[in-house]
Formats: sequence, C-alpha cells, structure tokens
Amino acid sequence: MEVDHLADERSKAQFDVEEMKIVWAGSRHAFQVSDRIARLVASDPAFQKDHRARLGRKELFKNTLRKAAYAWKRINELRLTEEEASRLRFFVDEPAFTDLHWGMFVPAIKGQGTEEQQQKWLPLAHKMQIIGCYAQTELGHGSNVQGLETTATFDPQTDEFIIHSPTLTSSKWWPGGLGKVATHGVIYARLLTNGQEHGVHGFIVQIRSLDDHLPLPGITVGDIGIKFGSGAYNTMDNGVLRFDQVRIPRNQMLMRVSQVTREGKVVQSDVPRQLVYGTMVFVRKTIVGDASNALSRAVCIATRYSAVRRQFGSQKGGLETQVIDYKTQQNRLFPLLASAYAFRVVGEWMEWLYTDVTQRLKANDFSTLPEVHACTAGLKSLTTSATADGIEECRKLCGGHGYLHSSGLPELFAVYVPACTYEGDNIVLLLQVARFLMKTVSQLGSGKKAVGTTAYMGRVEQLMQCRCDVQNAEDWLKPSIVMEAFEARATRMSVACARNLSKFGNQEEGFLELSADLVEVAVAHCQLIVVSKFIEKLQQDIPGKGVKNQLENLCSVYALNILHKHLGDFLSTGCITPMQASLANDQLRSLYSQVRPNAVALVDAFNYTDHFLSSILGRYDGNVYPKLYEDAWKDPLNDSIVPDGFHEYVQPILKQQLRNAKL
Ligand SMILES: CCCCCCCC/C=C\CCCCCCCCCCCCC/C=C/C(=O)SCCNC(=O)CCNC(=O)[C@H](O)C(C)(C)COP(=O)(O)OP(=O)(O)OC[C@H]1O[C@@H](n2cnc3c(N)ncnc32)[C@H](O)[C@@H]1OP(=O)(O)O
Ligand SMILES: Cc1cc2nc3c(=O)[nH]c(=O)nc-3n(C[C@H](O)[C@H](O)[C@H](O)COP(=O)(O)OP(=O)(O)OC[C@H]3O[C@@H](n4cnc5c(N)ncnc54)[C@H](O)[C@@H]3O)c2cc1C
Repeated sequence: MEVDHLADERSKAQFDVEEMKIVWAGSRHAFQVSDRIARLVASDPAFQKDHRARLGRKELFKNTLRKAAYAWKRINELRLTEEEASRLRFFVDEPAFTDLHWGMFVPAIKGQGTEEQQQKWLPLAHKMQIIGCYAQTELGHGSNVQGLETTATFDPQTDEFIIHSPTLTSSKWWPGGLGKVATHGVIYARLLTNGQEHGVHGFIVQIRSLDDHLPLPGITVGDIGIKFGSGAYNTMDNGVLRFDQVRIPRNQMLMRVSQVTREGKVVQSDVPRQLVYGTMVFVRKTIVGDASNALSRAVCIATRYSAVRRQFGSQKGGLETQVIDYKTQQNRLFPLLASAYAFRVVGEWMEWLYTDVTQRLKANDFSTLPEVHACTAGLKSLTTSATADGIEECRKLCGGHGYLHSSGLPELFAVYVPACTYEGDNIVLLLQVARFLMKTVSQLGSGKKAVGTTAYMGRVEQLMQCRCDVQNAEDWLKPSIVMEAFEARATRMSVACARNLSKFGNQEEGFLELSADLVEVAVAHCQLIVVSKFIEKLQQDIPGKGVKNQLENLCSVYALNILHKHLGDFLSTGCITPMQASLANDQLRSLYSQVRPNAVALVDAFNYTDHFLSSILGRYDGNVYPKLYEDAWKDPLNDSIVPDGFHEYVQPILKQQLRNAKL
C-alpha cells in the first residue's frame, strides 16, 4: 500500500484545498479542464519526459518532433478545444516549434494582417498546413528593433518585395522553430519604396518547400546550436536565416498598420504604428501568466521537500527538526509561495487588460495602448526576474539534492531563465516603463488626468507628504496602509527621478545617465501594481472555508517581504519610520507562523501531477529517499560496474603508482 509521508502535513491545513484549487485555476470550469488534461497527459507513455537530459541533441529533437506530431494527432482525434489544447501543451511540458507557430506566428497575422490576409493565411496555419515562426531578432540587433538591417525593397515592375540580408549582422538569429521546422515566417524588415525608408514591418515569407522541406532559392537557414542546460530548451530549433534577394508578392506584407499601393506609395491606416509591435504585447501578457506556473512548480517541490527533510534538533533520540520549521527556511520559501499566488492574480488581471485593449482597438480607441505596453513590459520583466531567481532559490532550499536533475529544478531553471531575455530584455523593458512614468509625471501639472495603473499619481501632493499610520504590527495587515506605503514610495521615487532628469539640458542624455535609478522607479511601480491587484482580488467574494484568509496572509507576506527587501526606498522617501519598518518585520514573522501549517496544502492547491512536476523531491507522497536511491541505479553509468574507459585510462595510472611505490 502507498504511504503518504505528508499526510500529517495535509491534516494541519486550515482551509478547503479543493476550493483553493478552483481559485488557482481561475474558475471551476478551468479547473475541470486542467485536471482532466493533466491526467490524460500523465497517463500516456508517449509523453514520458524523464529521460530528456540523457539524450543527445539529435535524438532529443527527433523525440520532440514525435511528441508534437502525436500531440497534434490527439488534439484532432479528441476534438480538443483551444483551451484544452493549450492545457495539453502546458502539461506536455516541452518547448517546441509549435509554441512559436501558435504563440507568435498566428497572433502576428491576426494582429497585423488585413481581413483579406487573415482569410488567406489563418486557415492554413490553423490546420498546420504551413508552420510559422516569428523572425524579428538578428545577429546584430534584438532589443533595438528600429536597428534591424534586413530590407524589404518594393519593386514596382513586378509588384513584389525583395527581401535581403545585406550584412552578416542582418542574419535572423534566434527565432524558435526556424532552425529546422518552419515552412514560413513573419519576417521583420525595413520597408524601402521609391528610394525611401519607412521603418520596420512584418512580411510573410515562405522559407522551405512544402514538398521536400528544402530551403527555397536564395535562402540559407539552420539551427544556431546548443543552448544552456542539458535537455531543457534544446528541444527548440532556434534558427539562423539569410536572404539573398528573395522575392515575395506585395500582398505578403502585413498591411493592417501601413499599406503599400501598386505604385509603391506607403499609406498609413488610422491605427498607431506601434501596432507593428502588437505581437510582443500579446506574448508578454502570456509570459506574465506563465511566471506563476513556473514559480509555483518550483515552490511546490521545495515546500514538500522542506517538510520531508529533517536536520538537527533531535531531542532525546526523537525526530530531528523538519527544515521547513526553521525561520530562515520560511523567510526564503514563503515569500516565493506568496509570489506564485500574487503572479497568478496579476496574470488573470493581465488577461482582462488585454481583452479590454483588443476590444478598444477594434473600436479605434487607442487611448490605453501606452499603458498596456508599459504594464505588459513591466510585469513581464518583474515576474520573470522574480521567477528565475525564485527557481534558483528553491534549488538551494533543497540543499544538495536540489542539484540533482531528478529534483526537477535544474531543468526547470534552464528552460525558464531565457524568459528574462526573450520578448524583451528585462532591463530594456523596465526602461520603457520608466519612460512612460516620466511622461506621466511631466503631464501631471498640465491637467491631464493620470488613469489606470498610474491613477495614484493624481494624488501626488498628498502622497509626497503622507506619513504612515502604523502604531502596532497588526496595522500592517490593513490594505489601506500597505497601499499608501507602496503608492508613496512609487510616487516619490518617480518625482525624484523626474526632478533629476529636469536638471539635464538634454532629456535623452539625462535618461541615459539616470537609467539605473529609472529602472528602480519602474520596479517600484510594477510591485505596486502586483500588490494592488492582489488586494483588489481579496475584495471579491471568495468561497470555501478559510480560503480567503489564506490568500490574505499570502498577500500580506508578498507586500511586507518587498517592503523589507526594499527598505531603503521606503525609508528614504520618508513615508515610514524605522520603527514602523521594524513592526512590519514583526508582522511578517508572525505571518510565517500562520502560513506554516498550511504550506503543503497551499502547494497541493496547484494540483500538479507527479508527471508534470517531474521531481523526486516534490513527489505528492513525500516518499523521497527510497525513490532517490532507486533512481541512482537507473543512471547509464551504473549499467556496468567498471565504467567504459577505466581500463584504458585510469588503470594505467594506478599501475604506474603501484610501480612507483614498489621502486
Ligand atoms: C512537444 C509538445 C507540443 C505540443 C503541441 C500542442 C499543439 C499546440 C496547441 C496549442 C498551443 C498553444 C501554445 C502557445 C504557447 C505560447 C507561448 C509563447 C512562447 C513564447 C516563446 C518566446 C519566444 C521568444 C520570442 C521573442 O523573443 S520575439 C522578439 C522579441 N523582441 C523584443 O521584445 C524586442 C524588445 N524591443 C522592443 O520592444 C522595442 O523596440 C523597444 C525596446 C520598445 C524600443 O523602442 P524605442 O526605441 O522606443 O523605439 P520605437 O520603436 O521608436 O518606439 C517608440 C514608441 O513606441 C512605444 N512602444 C514600444 N513598444 C511598444 C509596444 N510593444 N506596444 C505599444 N507601444 C510600444 C514606446 O512606448 C514609444 O512610445 P512614445 O513615443 O509614446 O514614447
Ligand atoms: C531562448 C530564446 C528564444 C528566442 N526566440 C526568439 C524568437 O522566436 N524570435 C525572435 O525574433 N527573437 C527571439 N529571441 C531573441 C530575443 O528576443 C532577444 O535576444 C531579446 O529581445 C534581447 O535582445 P538582444 O539579444 O539584442 O540583447 P541586447 O540588447 O544585446 O542585450 C545585451 C545587454 O545589453 C543591455 N542593454 C541593451 N540595450 C540597452 C539599453 N538601451 N539600456 C540599457 N541596457 C541595455 C541589456 O540589458 C543586456 O544586459 C529569443 C531569445 C532567446 C534567448
């Protein structure tokens, strides 16, 4: 009979775990779909994944192609909905060319193509009769999109664009799916007509033949090579691509934002030029939601293992202390648990924000676009940095065993860290947020109302002077007090930076000089958004015994831990005193004690199968030691007692030593 080594932990929970599962999933329906698909994937041997790190690149990649084809077959056989298919991709847990096809190529056509273009290309893409990638980044430029060098020159004689890579640095470099699989790509290039340049635009270009999969004439394409970590992101074929005067019909330029007429005239639509960047906004909001997935997974492993692992403190031969009971462990682990829940909430809000802007754009209302850009960029940066650091912290929280591949943490880290770079380097994105904030501050005096996530700046005078009203530690549990402290911090930092900027004659020069401070301002603003959205969520009716109370504790842990980590910001802006900061820390410690008995149940609420977690340390039943021991013997090195190469290389050394000793 299977023994649940964590049963005791589970019995301590003070809330309804089943109801928390629904909060985590977003709705009862979402939970049911997710639960069903997770089981479907876990029970299908075709989706086995524990051997990935031992495969060579070619075998690994072929295995991914097999899985993708099988997944597609099952999606069609079972007639899965879009939601179900997307859950299937999530639980299969393997980066593949299909991510870029569905996650970027299709959205780029939807967002930047005209109705006519959508009608032509989307049915092909939806049936996967063509497979697309998103080819923007080049060897020489990624962040600086305006600096891309690939050209698309209109030839009025033939009514075609000539796509060309004029330099080595203009080679497309990084696009996922491009290396070996994609038949088409949305290629970003500088538009040239009648000898004039018109900025970067997207073009649908066929890369490989649909008959024999060979590159079309004028195209050089391949994979860019092995990436960080074993297995990990190497299931993806990130590619390199060069064009030698490749011709495409005029109607393959994505023309929702600008059109090129038969004569080569460029006509701007009434939508803003920035919509050319719309796919990045879409993916950044997806990445925010996904951060909670990756962080919760690491936290689930570290929490369960911390409850299993015991070190020191045995009294009279009794059990040693569970490491989760050490305050230092709690102080590292519980803020990550709280962050996972916080990012879940903010991810949900981000979905709402995106739906809202999409509807507005349809009605030609572009007013919220700058804010949506700032929110998606800023929160993508904040959540991915925190998640990447959080996964590594979870590895350390698991001590030595966390470094084993079978802990599930090294591969999770290797797959996750590029999220800090792709879809915009996190620092570059925070600088975008800072620009938006400096603009907002500069407009405060002009009567323009600060709205949305910057509405708090409308109370700049009050926030510049307010003094926090905390008398005792429990006061820090009041949402109004926390909000005021975060708003005062963000406002004061923004205003201080804006004042410093105004000392520079040249704004751009000032921006460069102060960029490190500006990044901190952007972080303060984004952390405020997360805290405020979590607090807003708690104002809703949340059913289930004790569920809301747990979420309130986690929200307070998230906020007070940030306050503690960024104490310098809060103190130097004068809103709170050192005594109040110390009370916040007392409250944080007390919250840890309240989270402690619920910790295992709070990670059970993520509803992850053992297949998905892929971690011996994070097993649901906590049966860690026998399984670790068993697993060691499965390593190919243990197939033979004496390893290959021993007689050839090591034995001669030993014999030499023996000879020397005899001499
Ligand atoms: C094996 C199993 C398989 C299973 C299969 C199952 C089948 C599948 C079924 C379902 C599956 C579903 C799967 C879905 C998965 C989805 C997952 C998605 C995967 C993601 C993987 C990621 C891969 C990575 C991709 C990339 O990295 S793409 C490249 C990204 N590149 C960047 O992000 C570049 C960053 N740089 C920039 O964004 C900008 O250029 C800049 C930094 C903003 C610089 O801009 P600036 O210099 O200011 O220049 P301007 O261009 O002049 O802008 C000025 C102006 O514009 C505003 N602005 C800027 N950006 C935007 C924007 N995006 N939106 C709106 N506005 C913007 C800016 O604020 C300025 O405004 P003002 O003038 O008003 O100030
Ligand atoms: C796994 C992975 C998958 C990818 N997939 C795709 C894809 O499918 N399609 C695609 O088109 N691209 C893809 N990319 C490329 C990715 O979008 C870029 O790498 C990313 O946007 C960062 O750009 P960069 O490489 O030019 O970095 P750089 O901008 O060169 O960054 C280098 C350093 O310079 C700093 N820096 C740069 N500019 C500034 C500035 N203005 N101020 C201060 N500091 C600055 C950065 O912070 C960073 O520390 C992928 C990348 C990875 C790693």
